Amino acid sequence: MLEIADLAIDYPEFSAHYDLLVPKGALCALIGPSGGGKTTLLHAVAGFGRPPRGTLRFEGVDLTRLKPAERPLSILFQEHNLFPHLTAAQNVGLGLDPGLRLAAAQRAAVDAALARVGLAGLAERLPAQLSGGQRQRVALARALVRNRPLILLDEPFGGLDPGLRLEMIGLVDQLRRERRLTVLMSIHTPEDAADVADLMAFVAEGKVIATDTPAKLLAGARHPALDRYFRRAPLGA
Ligand SMILES: Nc1ncnc2c1ncn2[C@@H]1O[C@H](COP(=O)(O)OP(=O)(O)OP(=O)(O)O)[C@@H](O)[C@H]1O
Repeated sequence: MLEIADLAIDYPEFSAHYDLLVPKGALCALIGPSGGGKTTLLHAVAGFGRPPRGTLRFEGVDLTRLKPAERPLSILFQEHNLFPHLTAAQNVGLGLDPGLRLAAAQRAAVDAALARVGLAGLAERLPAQLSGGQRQRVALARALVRNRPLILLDEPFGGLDPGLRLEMIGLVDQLRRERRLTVLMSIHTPEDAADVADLMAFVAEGKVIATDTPAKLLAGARHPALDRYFRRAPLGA
């Protein structure tokens, strides 16, 4: 379980206060308007930015006591996940050893992770020689070799065309089922996550305003901020 309770973060012009429970092995999609606080939440879990006040636990462990690198998680951003001067295999290998002094078993793990994300044969390519989708697959492979139980994804496939976005979200879903990963993923196209997410959390004005199954959240939940986001007529209008 990822447990976020009364988690407060204050910037000079933005205050956030989050409550969210994500069961182990669940995929939770964070949706909501730009500037609403999705990235701020992901960064707080990862340990970036201002230290928050409140409860932040994963599997009972207080994450606020751990440095970012010690936290049992991997994070993927929309871009700039890879070092441009390193090959796909080296970028994945960094997940195992920042010095890239890999033993044979570790090199085999890198190859296996690249194969699992559909990149067998492209191990020696540099990021610039890969498509955007392939680059995100490399970043996913690095998360796999790190073998951390919590994966944070910040709008990871936003730069890809709709078909590829769905394919990549499907891959994330398969991987989390295979490895029982807990996934927290921000997304600007809620319908893309509707079939795979167990939970959808609507984040706006620095708060988790509603959490439910995608079907219920997308169809039913009512709140002025949700109505604005989906451009629905407010209740009683
Ligand atoms: N390090 C920081 N210093 C000051 N303000 C910050 C910092 N990080 C985020 N903010 C502010 O927090 C607010 C929420 O931004 P955040 O990036 O979390 O929203 P978001 O929901 O992820 O938006 P988007 O969907 O556009 O990525 C914004 O007003 C932003 O300017």
